[in-house]
Amino acid sequence: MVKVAILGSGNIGSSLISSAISRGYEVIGTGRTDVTLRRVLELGAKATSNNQEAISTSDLILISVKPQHFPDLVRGTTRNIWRDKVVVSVMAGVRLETLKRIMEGASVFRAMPNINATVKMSTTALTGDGRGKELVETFFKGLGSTYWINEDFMDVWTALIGSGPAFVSEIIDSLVLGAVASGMPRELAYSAVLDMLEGTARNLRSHKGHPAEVRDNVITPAGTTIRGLKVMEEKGVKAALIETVESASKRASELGRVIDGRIKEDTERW
Ligand SMILES: NC(=O)C1=CN([C@@H]2O[C@H](COP(=O)(O)OP(=O)(O)OC[C@H]3O[C@@H](n4cnc5c(N)ncnc54)[C@H](O)[C@@H]3O)[C@@H](O)[C@H]2O)C=CC1
Ligand SMILES: O=C(O)[C@@H]1CCC=N1
Repeated sequence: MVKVAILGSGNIGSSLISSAISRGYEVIGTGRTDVTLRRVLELGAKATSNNQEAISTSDLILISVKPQHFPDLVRGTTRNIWRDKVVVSVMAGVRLETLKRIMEGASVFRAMPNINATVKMSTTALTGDGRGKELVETFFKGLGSTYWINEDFMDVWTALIGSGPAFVSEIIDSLVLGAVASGMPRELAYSAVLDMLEGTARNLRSHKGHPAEVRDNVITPAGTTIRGLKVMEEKGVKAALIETVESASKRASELGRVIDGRIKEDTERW
């Protein structure tokens, strides 16, 4: 049985733990507080605050702490502990080059899932190469779909797909509020809008052409849709969404540079 360590059992770490447990992996989750460790135990995994112990007893190591907490995590481990392990980071921005600087002798990958892993519908990007590639792919396939991508696209993937569920949730909330403002009960609007979203995704996928074609099929001359679209245009919704993804992507790159600098300083003293 593959032994998996999840270092950092927060929002995404908990989803990784649940999925791994449900598929029969032996899992140890780490955390810094009693509340986190209790939650890990409730999910059916072993729990420890000692990352070094979790790494040493596992074959596949997943790093799911915030990028800013990664240098601290590294400081709490010894250089040799990473050797021969298969390591996957799900941290935004942190580059393979940075990870390899610390993890001599390890086979290192990056993955960028999203919170839809909670319902086994993550869309996960994977990058990296070498020993353990199949193990990594099998693990993330259990959370939804996987795409092997060039690391150059990882930051924009993080913005579009990693952060995406937050952006889409915000848009859905706004649409629901629009219906509430027009007198519809909130619960009815929310349930209906989720159905509409699932239907639109399926429709767009089956249509195969450009989404603007589906949009044009909805518009009736002098009807309701064109009135709504005109407001979207006036308020700059499209430009705002383009900038949303660009800005989030730039932040991922920025995080990568900052963490690389901190890790470089640390490795000199390590
Ligand atoms: N939340 C999301 O939807 C996604 C998050 N990510 C990435 O996953 C990582 C975690 O994000 P979240 O789960 O949202 O954050 P979170 O804050 O919910 O979880 C991080 C956990 O790590 C723990 N932690 C911090 N330092 C630690 C240490 N030295 N040892 C053990 N545990 C430690 C924290 O106490 C916390 O429980 C980030 O790097 C983020 O970029 C990636 C894809 C999606
Ligand atoms: O907000 C963040 O930085 C992380 C990366 C993708 C989703 N959450």
